[in-house]
Amino acid sequence: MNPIISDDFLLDTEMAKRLYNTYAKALPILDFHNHLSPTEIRHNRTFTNMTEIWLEGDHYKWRAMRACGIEEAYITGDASDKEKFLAWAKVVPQLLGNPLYHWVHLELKRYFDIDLLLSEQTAEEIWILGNEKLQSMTTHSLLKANKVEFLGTTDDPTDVLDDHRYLQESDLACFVAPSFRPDQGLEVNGNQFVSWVERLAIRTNKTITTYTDFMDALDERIDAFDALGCRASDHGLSEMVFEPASEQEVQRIFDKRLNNQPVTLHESKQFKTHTLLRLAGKYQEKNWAMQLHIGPLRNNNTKMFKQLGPDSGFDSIGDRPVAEPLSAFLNQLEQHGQLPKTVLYGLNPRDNYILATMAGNFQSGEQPGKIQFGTAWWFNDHLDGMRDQMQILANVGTLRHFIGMLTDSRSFLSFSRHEYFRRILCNLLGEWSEKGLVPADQALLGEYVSAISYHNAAHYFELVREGANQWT
Ligand SMILES: O=C[C@H](O)[C@@H](O)[C@@H](O)[C@H](O)C(=O)O
Repeated sequence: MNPIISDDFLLDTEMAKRLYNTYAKALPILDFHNHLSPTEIRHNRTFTNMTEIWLEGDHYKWRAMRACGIEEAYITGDASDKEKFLAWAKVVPQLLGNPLYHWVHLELKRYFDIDLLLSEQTAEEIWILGNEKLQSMTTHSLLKANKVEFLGTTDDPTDVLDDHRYLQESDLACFVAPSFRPDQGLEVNGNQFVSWVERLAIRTNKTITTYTDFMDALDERIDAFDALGCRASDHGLSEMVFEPASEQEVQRIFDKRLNNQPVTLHESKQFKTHTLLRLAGKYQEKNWAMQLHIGPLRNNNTKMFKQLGPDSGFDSIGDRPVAEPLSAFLNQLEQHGQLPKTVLYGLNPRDNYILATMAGNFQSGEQPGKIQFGTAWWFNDHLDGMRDQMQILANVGTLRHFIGMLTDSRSFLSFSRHEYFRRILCNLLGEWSEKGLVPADQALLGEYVSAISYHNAAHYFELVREGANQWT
C-alpha cells in the first residue's frame, strides 16, 4: 500500500479533509495554461509505454535525473525507452522532498491504480503494469477521466491552428483553445526574428516591410486566435522592461533589424515595450487575459542548449528588477484605458510581494480579481511555493478571487497537479480554521475552495457553462 498517497494526503485537519472531499475533489478542471500538443489531442494519441507518456518532454524529470548522475543517453539520448524508465525508477527514491516524488506516486495511483513506490526493485513490475494500462489510454480518455473542461494551449501567432479548428468542430467534450504567445515577435534582437516575420507574412498573406505592416499582421492573427476561442495571451519575459518610444523610433528599429543592422539593447527594450503595449490594448478589446511570466534565466548551459534546444531543463531564476518597469507598464495601459485582465507570474520568489501588491494597484470594478497574482510557477510549484503564493496573496490581496491552478505542463498525466494544489489550498484553510484565524465555517471556507479551484477561473476566462456541467 502506498504510504504516501492516502485519502488524507496533505490534509492535516478534519476541516481540511471535509473541505477537500466536499468542495474540491469532484470539481472539473480548467487548465487555462499548458504546453499540451493540440496535434496529440486531435489525433487522440496513444502511448506505447511509460517512458513516452511520463518522461518525454518533461524537463522537470530530466533535471532530476541529471542531478542524480544519470547519463544524458538515458534522459534525452538514444537509450531505449525501457532503459530510460529503469534509470528514472532508480532516481525517484532519491527525490524525497521534491514535488516530483509526490507527483509520480499520485499519477501512478490515479491513472494506473498502482500503489507501489517506484524504485529499482519495483521498476519491472510497474513497467509491465503501467504499459498494460496504457493500452486503454488516449489523450481523449485522459481528458475525460480528469474531467478537463478547458485547455488553453500555448501557440505561436504563425501557427496554422488547423488542429484547433478541427477540435472545435469535433465532438470532443473538452474545449481546447489556443493562447497567443508572440514571444519570438518581441525579441527583435533574437536570431529567429527576421525568419519569424517572414513566417508571419506568409501566414497572413501580407508583405511586411514596415512596423505598421508588422502590427497589422499581428492584429490579424489576434482576430484568428479569437475566432478559435482564444481566452488569453502568454508572454515569457526574462525581464520586465519599460522603455517608452515613439512609433517613429520603433519603426526605425524595425527597419534596422530587417536590414540586418545591429539593434542596441536599449532599442530592443523600446521595441518590446512598445509592441507589448500595443498588443495589450488589443487583448483588452478582445477581453482576453494577458499572462506575464516574468523572470526565467534561460538556457544557462550553452553546450546543452546547442544539443537539445530550449525547455530542456537548463533554465533557472533571474534577478532583474521587476517593480518599476512593471508599475510603469501597467500604469501606461491604465492611463489609456487599455489595461486588459492580467495575470502576473513571477519565477523569483523574491518578487512575490512585488507582484501581489502590484496587482492591487490596478483592480477595477469590471470584475473581482481583474489583476491576478498567478499561482506558483515552475521552480515554485511545490508544497512550499504553492502555500507561500496563496499566503502572500491573502496577506496583501484577496485570496477569495484567486483564479487558481494551471499545469503549465507538456504531459497528459500532469492534471494530478490540480489535485495537489486543491489539497494544499484545503489544508491551508483548514489550518487557519483550526488556529481560530478564520471562522470554522465550512460553508464559507467551502465557497473559497470551489471558487479558487474552479468557479473564479470559469468567470475570469468566460467559461461558465449554462446549466450543470457535463460531469455532475
Ligand atoms: O513549469 C514549467 C514550464 O512548463 C516551463 O517549461 C514553461 O514556463 C516554459 O519555459 C515557458 O516559457 O512557457
